[in-house]
Amino acid sequence: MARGVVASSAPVKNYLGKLTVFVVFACIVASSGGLIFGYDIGISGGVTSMDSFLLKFFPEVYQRQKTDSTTNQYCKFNSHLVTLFTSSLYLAALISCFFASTVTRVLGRKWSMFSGGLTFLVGASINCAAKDIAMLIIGRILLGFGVGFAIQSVPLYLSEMAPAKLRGMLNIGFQLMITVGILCANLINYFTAKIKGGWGWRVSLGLACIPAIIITLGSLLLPDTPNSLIERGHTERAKAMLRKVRGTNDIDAEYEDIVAASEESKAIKHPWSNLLKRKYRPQLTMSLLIPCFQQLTGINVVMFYAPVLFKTIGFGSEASLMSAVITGSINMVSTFISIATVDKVGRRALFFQGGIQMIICQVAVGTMFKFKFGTSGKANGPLTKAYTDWLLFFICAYTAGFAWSWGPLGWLVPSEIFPLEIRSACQAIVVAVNMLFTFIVAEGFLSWLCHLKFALFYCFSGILVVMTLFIAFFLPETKNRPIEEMSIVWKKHWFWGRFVADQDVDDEKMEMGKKTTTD
Ligand SMILES: OC[C@H]1O[C@](O)(CO)[C@@H](O)[C@@H]1O
Repeated sequence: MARGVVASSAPVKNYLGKLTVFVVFACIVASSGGLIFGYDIGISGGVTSMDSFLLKFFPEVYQRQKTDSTTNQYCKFNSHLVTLFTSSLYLAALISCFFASTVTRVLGRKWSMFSGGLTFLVGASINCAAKDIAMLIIGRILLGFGVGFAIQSVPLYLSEMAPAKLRGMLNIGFQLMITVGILCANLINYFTAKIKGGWGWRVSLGLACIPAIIITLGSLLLPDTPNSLIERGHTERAKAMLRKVRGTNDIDAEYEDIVAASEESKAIKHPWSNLLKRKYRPQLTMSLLIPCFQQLTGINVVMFYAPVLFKTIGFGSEASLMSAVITGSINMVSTFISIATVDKVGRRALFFQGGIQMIICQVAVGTMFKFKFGTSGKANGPLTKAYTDWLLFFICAYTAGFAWSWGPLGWLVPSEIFPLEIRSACQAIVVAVNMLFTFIVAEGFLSWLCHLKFALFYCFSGILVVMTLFIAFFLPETKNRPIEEMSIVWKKHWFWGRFVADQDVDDEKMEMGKKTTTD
């Protein structure tokens, strides 16, 4: 996906131009891209905890939940169809990412956003009108295609439209919009669950149409980016567009740079085989492991299934949905903390602090489940207020730890370590791996909980220990390092140094030298 283009720690030039209406418009459309992704994440857990929804689509899960008081609490929601409802979206998003990158390149960002928005709109409408499981799952798959296109094209569009000095903050900004989308979904579920007549879930699923309409119509009104026009050979139109977008006639410097960047990237003939070169071993490893680890923190257990999880341990419906609103709010607020601190304390410090906090919280949650439900899954007495307060506290502290570390850094760090030669290939891997593991966790969680019981939380904490050690030993600090200097960073590293030849570093230094003289 295109997120890598959004943020770069490379020094940014001060081109002339101001913040125009187009750019503000682009920001609104881009935010709806983050919102639709987040909205889907937050909405499914809430609706699957609503009785009317379960009764209509998953009656056997509803019966198990209501009538059988001896049933193992850990397995209350374990249903393949319930998980498929959540997970199908991410599989579809994974598949569509691959098509979306071609559409984005060949037809331009605008049509990619339009197709994403339209598919999403159709999916949301089908879900809202769903009569049976088939409609529900087809709707989710269409939403997934829409998400795949949106996460491919929207950040790219935004990064190309926004003035250079705003680009750096846009990467975390997109993650922030995801958290806003999750919170909106949590809040909407809380209120729609109260609608009498059992159709509140239709409102929850149908409201996804609002951000979808913004993207669909917005993309029709928005112009193509100058970069995309140049990429497709429309140079005069590109110049005119740049003048319009920047609100000045003095665009020559920026225009020349876009042309140079476009030629440089066209000259890259084999991004995938470049990736296999020995000197890119660190980047290849990071593009596979960082998104995989981000999902193996278990964050989506909370984001997808918080209401279900709270119901599992005996919270009432309203309390479960309110708890999701609380975790959603913590998630959003803590992302701001990341934005405020990431360039001061650095990436590694946030990874350590967040990682250790998450380990402690997962162990605490596992232990609390162990004492209350043991291995049988039967509660040994009523839930006390102190118990539920502590549980909520640990889940919130875990979410906060994620939201200022692995959440935004899981995208930011990959985006700042890939040189142009392998950037598109690496970013595609990052998105695909992220979607794949999102799918795996969504698909697996309810059944893992049923089989591993409280030990599931110990497993997540074990993985978190491995991840934190991985950061300690293998990820160098990238704060304030321009992309052009990255091979020096790897060369100096105790482990990765062996993969980077002195020649590679010299070449990079020469490139930088050339850039400084031309600048
Ligand atoms: O804010 C939490 C959300 O952030 C993501 O990791 C995406 O970066 C999602 O998978 C998760 O639901």
